[in-house]
Formats: sequence, C-alpha cells, structure tokens
Amino acid sequence: MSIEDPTTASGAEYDPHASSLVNTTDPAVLDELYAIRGSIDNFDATLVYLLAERFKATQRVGYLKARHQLPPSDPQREKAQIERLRKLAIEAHLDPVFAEKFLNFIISEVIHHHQVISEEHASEEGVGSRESNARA
Ligand SMILES: C=C(O[C@@H]1C=C(C(=O)O)C=C[C@H]1O)C(=O)O
Repeated sequence: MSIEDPTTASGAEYDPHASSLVNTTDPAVLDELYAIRGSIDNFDATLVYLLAERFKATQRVGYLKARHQLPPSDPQREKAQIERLRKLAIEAHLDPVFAEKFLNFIISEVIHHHQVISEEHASEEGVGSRESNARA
C-alpha cells in the first residue's frame, strides 16, 4: 500500500487558511479561528460523504420504481420523514424549520433524479418494444 502524495490527493488545491481577514485581524484571533474552521472542514467533508451515500440509496429506489412503474414521489412517506426529522431537530437543538427546508431541498433533487431515471427507462423500453415489433 502506498502513502498518497498530499499534492495529488483530493483537496490538494485547498487552502484551509484562505480568509479575507488575514491582513486586518490579530494573528492570535486568526489562529483560534483556523482551529475552529478545522472542525468545520471535517464536518463539511462528512456531510459530502453522507449525502453521497444517501443519493446512492435513493438512486437504487429510483431504478426500482422505474422497473415497476411506480411514481417518482411518495408524499405520505415524505410527510412521515419530515415529522420525524422535525422532532429529531428539536431534540438536537437544531432549528426544525431549517431541518424541514433542508430535507425538502434534498427530496426535491431526489424526485428529479427519479423522473430522469423513469424517462430513461421508458425510452429504453420503447426501443426494446420497437425492436421486437420490427422482428415480429
Ligand atoms: C427515495 C424515495 O423517493 C422520494 C424521495 C424521498 C427521499 O429522498 O427520502 C422520499 C420519498 C420519495 O418522494 C422513496 O420513495 O423512498
């Protein structure tokens, strides 16, 4: 196993100290800010990986729905998810209005993906049936 060269690893161009405050702020304050931003960067990276895994799962749902001609959205499921997430947000001291907006934002993107998958599936099926009609 080789150790990855940090100059070619993902994020090589990223400067964790990029800031508009550099020339106007006490260096000690900047150091404290950079330390906190280190945690923010780790959280953001985790969010990206979490979202990628969630979209992998929802893509699978999209293909399943397309194969079985199910509608892209499921409003009853969404209602239950939003109620659950609002409760979790309150427990976690996160603004439930923000949690709901965030989930709705993600779900609307997922539904769009499902629509695209469904259209692609329908057009592939169309090609298949046109081909078998032509053979008949
Ligand atoms: C993923 C699904 O499809 C849609 C997207 C949802 C989501 O992102 O959680 C929930 C319900 C559906 O409107 C599903 O039906 O489970």
